[in-house]
This record gives sequence, structure tokens and C-alpha cells, in this order.
Amino acid sequence: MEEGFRVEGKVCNIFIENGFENFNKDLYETKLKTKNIYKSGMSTVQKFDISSIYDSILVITDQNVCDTQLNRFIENLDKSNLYKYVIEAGEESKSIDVYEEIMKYCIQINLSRRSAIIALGGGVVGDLSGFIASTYMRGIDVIQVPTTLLSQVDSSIGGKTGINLGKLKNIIGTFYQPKLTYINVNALKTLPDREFISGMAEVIKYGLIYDYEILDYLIINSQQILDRDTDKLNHIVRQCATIKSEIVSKDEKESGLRKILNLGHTFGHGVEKLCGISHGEAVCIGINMAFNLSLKKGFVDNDYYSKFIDVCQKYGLPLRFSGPNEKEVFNIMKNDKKNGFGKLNLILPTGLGKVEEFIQDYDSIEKDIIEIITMCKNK
Ligand SMILES: NC(=O)c1ccc[n+]([C@@H]2O[C@H](COP(=O)([O-])OP(=O)(O)OC[C@H]3O[C@@H](n4cnc5c(N)ncnc54)[C@H](O)[C@@H]3O)[C@@H](O)[C@H]2O)c1
Ligand SMILES: O=C(O)C(=O)C[C@@H](O)[C@H](O)[C@H](O)COP(=O)(O)O
Ligand SMILES: [Zn+2]
Repeated sequence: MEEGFRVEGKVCNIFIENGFENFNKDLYETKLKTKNIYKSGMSTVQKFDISSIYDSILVITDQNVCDTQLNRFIENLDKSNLYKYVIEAGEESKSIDVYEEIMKYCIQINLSRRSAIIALGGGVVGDLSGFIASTYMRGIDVIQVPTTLLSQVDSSIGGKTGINLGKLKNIIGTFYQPKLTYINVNALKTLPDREFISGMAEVIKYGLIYDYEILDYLIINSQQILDRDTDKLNHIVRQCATIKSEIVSKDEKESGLRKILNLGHTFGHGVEKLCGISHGEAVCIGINMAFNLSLKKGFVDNDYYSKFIDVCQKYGLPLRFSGPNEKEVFNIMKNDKKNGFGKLNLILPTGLGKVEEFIQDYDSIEKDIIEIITMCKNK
């Protein structure tokens, strides 16, 4: 498969590559396109060089990515005025405390409005870095360089940034588009299996919300995908990134269409922090709950549900959770960002590759929701 696939949406600039080598060139091309190269840099720049575009660069990454990918990535960068900040790996880093620590560091190294932040890592690094960039000095450039499957197909695209508070996911955040999303699919080669599989949940989501044929592709090619064949990874990432870019370009701030990307998330966010499981695992369990509600309401049939189960089993994704009681989960669901006027807003499967909004008063839907949560709990 040829290198350098580019996805250009109304609000997204994405390059999908097989290495980090083209980073400077792709960034330069993107900045030229947005006519945002500083005049002082224009006349002197002969080579693609990030230091001619930004006065300082802060690379935010986590400890695991630092150990596996950071050196490969910065190999291609000018080292003058290049700073790095390494956070602890894991969801706990999407916190006010870590946000504050990094803000202090930005001030200490004199990051300016002519500087940029590069988020090198998974969705945790990406969401946190995007939020920092969107609020530091009221906003400086952020470049996403995602290194997990989940972040390559989903979180690095579309500009949702955020941190958590208590058990609530992304409850503090902004919509803030990265200048560039630079994806090296071969960075996935060092990702632990469990994290890779977790990302498959969001890939399956695209099949359910937008393109049913993705599910067949995932079933037929499961072994090569699990073996992380470069062509197969390129195929999946290109397809998902294109879909996400299309959706976000039509509805950047989630007033309508974009809500479909939230399939399984109202239920999933309900269990994610309570159970201490990964986002992808929680989303998969959440989609299973959404399917069960759809089945109960007669929106989908058992054949379609079996297909979903089949693809999840091929990748060893969880469909059930253990631990918290149903009421605790429901209480978290009531804080979902799609809700309003005392109504729960769910995205449910209603046909092959099709989902719709389902909005109900908390009081009238509570019994059904508790029943569904109970069905999806390990006995
Ligand atoms: N903004 C959005 O649109 C959006 C979309 C989906 C998910 N999210 C958020 O993304 C987060 C989950 O992201 P995630 O699944 O990438 O988790 P993550 O960022 O925690 O990464 C998973 C693990 O993989 C490690 N890792 C990352 N890349 C690696 C590599 N190439 N080699 C070795 N190890 C590597 C990390 O250190 C971490 O331990 C959640 O907080 C979720 O809410 C946001
Ligand atoms: O990009 C979107 O829009 C999504 O909903 C993608 C989701 O996969 C992602 O987990 C997102 O962070 C959830 O957003 P939230 O608004 O429910 O916190
Ligand atoms: Zn998600």
C-alpha cells in the first residue's frame, strides 16, 4: 500500500503514514495550506523544519510511549527549543492536578502563542494535551501524533479535548481542533495486545454507526489485523479516520449528527471509571447494553445482534462488567453531556450500520435501563 494517505475535512487535516519520517513535511504542507506560516519564517525556510514554524515545541507524552516511541519520533525534529513532559500512563492523568502541573511547566519554559504542543501518545495524552493547548494563553497550536489504535481511529481527530472529575469522564473540556493529526500506523507495533484490542471497540463502532461492511472486513481479516499487518492497519485507520472527519466536518460541536459517535458511551462511561476498565472495553460493554435496549424495543433483530457478538468475540472484547450496582451506573449516566431537561439521550442501533437518538425522561426509562444493566453484569 502506498504511503502518505491524506484526509482533508472541513476542520480536519490528517496524514496517515508508515513511519515518522514525513512529519516535518506534512506539518509544513498543512501550515502552508492554512496560510499560517509566520512571515518571518517564509523567506528563509528552505527545508521542512518545525523550528521555522514554531518558536518552541512541547512534546507531551506518557511513560510507556516515552520508552517505546519518543526517540523514534524526535529523531526527525530540530532539537533547539524542543521540550518534553512525561506524564504517568493511564486515565488518572486526565486530572486537574496533572493539568495544573503542565500549565506551570508551560509558563516555566516560556511557551508563547507562537509555540506548539505535540501530543505523542494515546487518547489520555491527546485529550489532556488538547485541553492544555486550548486554554494556555487562550489557545496555542496542538498537533496530535496518536500512538494507540483507539487514538488513531478516533480520539486524535475531531477536537474533543478534556479531563475527568471524580467518576465523570471528560466533564471539563473544549472543542479545539488540532492543526494536524499525524498518524504512523507502525507505531502500533509496540502497543500491548490488550490496548490494541481495546481500540477495536471504537473501530467496530464505525461499522455500527456508518458502514456495516466494516464488520465483515473485521471478521474476515481478524487474524491479520490481530497480527498487526501494516496494510490491514492502514486500511482500518484510513477508513475510520475518513468517516470521523466527514462526521465532524458536518457537525463540529455535536449539535446533531456527531452524536452518533457516542454509540455505547452513555452506558460505557457509566461503568468505565467505576470498574476501572479501559475506555475501549467500557465502550464495547456499553454498545452491548445499547443493543440489548434496542432488541427490547424491537429496533433491531437477533441476527444483527449476533453479528455484533461475533465480531467482538473474534477480538476477545468484553461484553459484560463486574462490580458496581445498577443504580450507581444509572446515576453516572444522568450526567452524560448529551442529556438536558431531565431527559436521558441515548444513541441506539436501529438498522444495519444505522443508529438513532432515543430520548426519554429519566423517570420513565429508569426501570428499563436498570434491567439492561443487570442483564450485562457478570453473575
Ligand atoms: N477526544 C476524543 O474524541 C476521544 C475519543 C475516544 C476516546 N477518548 C479518550 O481516550 C482515552 C483512551 O485512549 P487510549 O485507549 O489510547 O488509552 P491510553 O492513552 O491510556 O493508552 C493506552 C496504553 O497504551 C500505552 N501506549 C500508547 N501508545 C503506545 C505504543 N505505541 N506502544 C506502547 N504502549 C503505548 C499507554 O502508555 C497506555 O498505557 C480515554 O480517556 C477516552 O476518554 C477520547
Ligand atoms: O468524537 C466524538 O464526538 C466522540 O463521541 C468520540 C468518542 O469515542 C469519545 O470517547 C468521546 O471523548 C466521548 O465524548 P463525550 O462527549 O461523551 O465525553
Ligand atoms: Zn470513545
